[in-house]
Amino acid sequence: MGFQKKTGKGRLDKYYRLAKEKGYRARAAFKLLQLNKKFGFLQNSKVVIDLCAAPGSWCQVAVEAMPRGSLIVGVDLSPIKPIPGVITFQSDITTDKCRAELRRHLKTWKADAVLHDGAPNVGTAWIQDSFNQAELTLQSLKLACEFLVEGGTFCTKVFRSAQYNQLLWIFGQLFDKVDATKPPSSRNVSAEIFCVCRGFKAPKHIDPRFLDPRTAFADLKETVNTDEARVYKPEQKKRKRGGYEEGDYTLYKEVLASDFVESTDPISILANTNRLVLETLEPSLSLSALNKMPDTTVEIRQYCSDLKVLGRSEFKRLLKWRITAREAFGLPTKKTSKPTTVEEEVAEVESMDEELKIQEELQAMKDKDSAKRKREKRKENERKTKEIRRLQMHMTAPMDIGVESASGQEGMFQLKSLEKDNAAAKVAKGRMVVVTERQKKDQDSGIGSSGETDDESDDLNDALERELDQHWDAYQERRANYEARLKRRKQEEDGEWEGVSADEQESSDDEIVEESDESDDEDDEAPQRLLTDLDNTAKDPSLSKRATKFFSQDIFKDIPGLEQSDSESSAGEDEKMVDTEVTSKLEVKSKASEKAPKTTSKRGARDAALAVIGEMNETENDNQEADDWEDKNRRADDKPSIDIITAEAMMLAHQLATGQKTTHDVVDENFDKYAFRDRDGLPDWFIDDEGKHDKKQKPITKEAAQAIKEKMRALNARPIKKVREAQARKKFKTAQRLEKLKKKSDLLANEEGMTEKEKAESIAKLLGKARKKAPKRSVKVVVAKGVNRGIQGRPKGVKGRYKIVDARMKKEMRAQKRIAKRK
Ligand SMILES: C[S@@+](CC[C@H](N)C(=O)[O-])C[C@H]1O[C@@H](n2cnc3c(N)ncnc32)[C@H](O)[C@@H]1O
Repeated sequence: MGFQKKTGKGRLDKYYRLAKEKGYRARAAFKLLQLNKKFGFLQNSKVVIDLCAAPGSWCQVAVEAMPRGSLIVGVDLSPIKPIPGVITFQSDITTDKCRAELRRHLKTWKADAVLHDGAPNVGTAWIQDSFNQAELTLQSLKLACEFLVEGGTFCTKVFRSAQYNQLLWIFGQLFDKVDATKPPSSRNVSAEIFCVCRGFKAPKHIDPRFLDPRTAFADLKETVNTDEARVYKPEQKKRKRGGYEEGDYTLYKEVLASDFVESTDPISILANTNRLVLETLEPSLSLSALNKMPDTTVEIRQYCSDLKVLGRSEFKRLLKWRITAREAFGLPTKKTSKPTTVEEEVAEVESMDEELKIQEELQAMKDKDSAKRKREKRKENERKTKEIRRLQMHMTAPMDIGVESASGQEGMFQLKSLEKDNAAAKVAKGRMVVVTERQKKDQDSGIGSSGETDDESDDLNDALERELDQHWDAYQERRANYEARLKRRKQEEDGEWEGVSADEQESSDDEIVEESDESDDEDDEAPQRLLTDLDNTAKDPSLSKRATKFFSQDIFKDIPGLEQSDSESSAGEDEKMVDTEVTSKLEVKSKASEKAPKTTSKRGARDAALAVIGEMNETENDNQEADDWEDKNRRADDKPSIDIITAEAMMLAHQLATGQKTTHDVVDENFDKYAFRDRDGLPDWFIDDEGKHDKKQKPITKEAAQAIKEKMRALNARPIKKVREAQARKKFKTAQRLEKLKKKSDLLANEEGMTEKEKAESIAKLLGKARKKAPKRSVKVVVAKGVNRGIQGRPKGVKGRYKIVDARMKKEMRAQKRIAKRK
């Protein structure tokens, strides 16, 4: 499962799909997201340069992560489709033109971060590629040095190539802290890693050799390009980056085979020559001797004819042939070696051979070893990925995974936590609480055998707690969404009430005054919100809007003299409330009624009923968040918005309104064995779950359930606010047009120079014109592909209004829609 294919569908992994889903242009976006999650350099940045930015996913991430109004400049060889809030241009980052353009965009500002994810588009040998990559990195570092502010961050891609250590060393000279990391979204098969260099030292003078690839990677070039390397490792052919040798500007070289045999540096000849000549026009003694040698086989002749195509074994055979020839010519070889200078030279070749053999063997062993380690690492990664996936699918508990992956580094890169910073904070908080409590418990009880077992079980518990906390967060998130939907509905409902009559307006003004009086007295009372609101509604003799609406439901229809009975019972009710002082809420309520006995006593019971219903609703919602939400979501007139949304609350309201129950009964009923449960120290998710069951389940009447159903149906049937607004706008415009028309026809009617017939005709004409609907102007959509790709201005053959779209835009819009739908 963790295995990543290098080609084909294997490349379209989960990050690819996630990028599509989230509307990022490339899966690379997750690399920056994960790096930023770990090092947090974007949040505080106001100016960022993105080098090699196409197609632009890093820019998209930067826009999301950076504060609003930040300056983001992206540059690439390829064009970048526009991204809102990002300046992009096309240029080669290794050129002065690019530097000048960056300077123009940044003006006098300095960048807080420079990002570089460049990859040269070279498809030759890997060694060559990696070398270019390192050069590109050095080039981006050069730009970073020019544009970074002191203390700034440089985030760059590097390859684990031969130049890697040099690059790290250079980074270390210029930055306070250098971290090399491979984010999980970077494919295992890729040799790329990312260096996040923080705290730019901004030295006044930087030795140019630091940033010049020729000096920065100088020694490496030499080792790779030696003649020995070219002969013994011909598969690693290198371009001659330094250009032609001084005074030698030819590409094709021929050397006499006799010179090769006689030479003391045969390796150099083999490395730098195209052909060994065995036959010349001018007669040569040594050449004819060589040709006559039995060892000069057809194969050897073929080898000599084109040295550039030879492999290691062919070179070796040529070297052997040379030794045989030297023996035949009586020239010194290793076998006949004596301590003479010439012999030494010959012996050197042989020793090179042996040394090379040893080196090869060593290299082979090393390769084998590293391949084994890689295999093991890959297996381990696969195993971890598998376990994490199983955990995500709730197929296993987190303790099955190594502690490291459950709580360590990898946790940093979890996508879920990426999306929800808040959630992460909660998890962290939860973890701290759990640890403290367990420690306490351990101290108190002294339970636990050996320290080792304790540690293990702690880790397991920790992991379990974390998982539970995660579930809890997910649940809270769902709940928040639900509440947000509810809130929207409520706001719409309140919006509808905005158009109240003048009378209502007056009464509501009164309410505000009365409310402010009360609130002075009861500033510190927590439940005041609910009671104040309901008191307010009660002080209007013609009932508040919400109460009117509530009591106008079918369920209350058959109750004769509702007002009367309410007022009668309420007086007694209020007195009782004052006497008993059951709860602080009711106390507040009763105080309020004492203050204004005349106005409030009539509707005391109903107010109390609504207050309790409000509480019921709260209990139903069953958490503190609902309270907070209510605090935040007060109506325009600063009253909390309370609504009956459960069948239970509806039933209670009905019972209270019809006098079947008094507020006392309701309060009394709530004092039961569940009321005084000790919930201290219990985790939130547990309390939340318990909350559903640790109360008396009250029977719900058919009528109450029906009333709630009706209420919801009515709520759903209403058009949304936007539609209502559009309808109102249309109405208003029509009225305006009508007014205009009226004025014009009046003018025509009063026109003196016209006959009655002419007037009638003109007015009819006016009316006819007004009746005509303006034709809808259609917009032609042109996709910017094929001949239309990259055109400026109107596409050929298109008349009228047009809009150019591109495939990318289309995809992005689809992705946006998908995301919106999911929310
Ligand atoms: C891996 S992509 C970058 C992806 C990008 N970070 C994103 O998130 O969409 C590498 C880019 O480097 C660009 N590149 C390579 N050499 C360059 C150069 N010399 N100047 C500018 N861009 C270069 C390539 O055109 C390519 O688009």
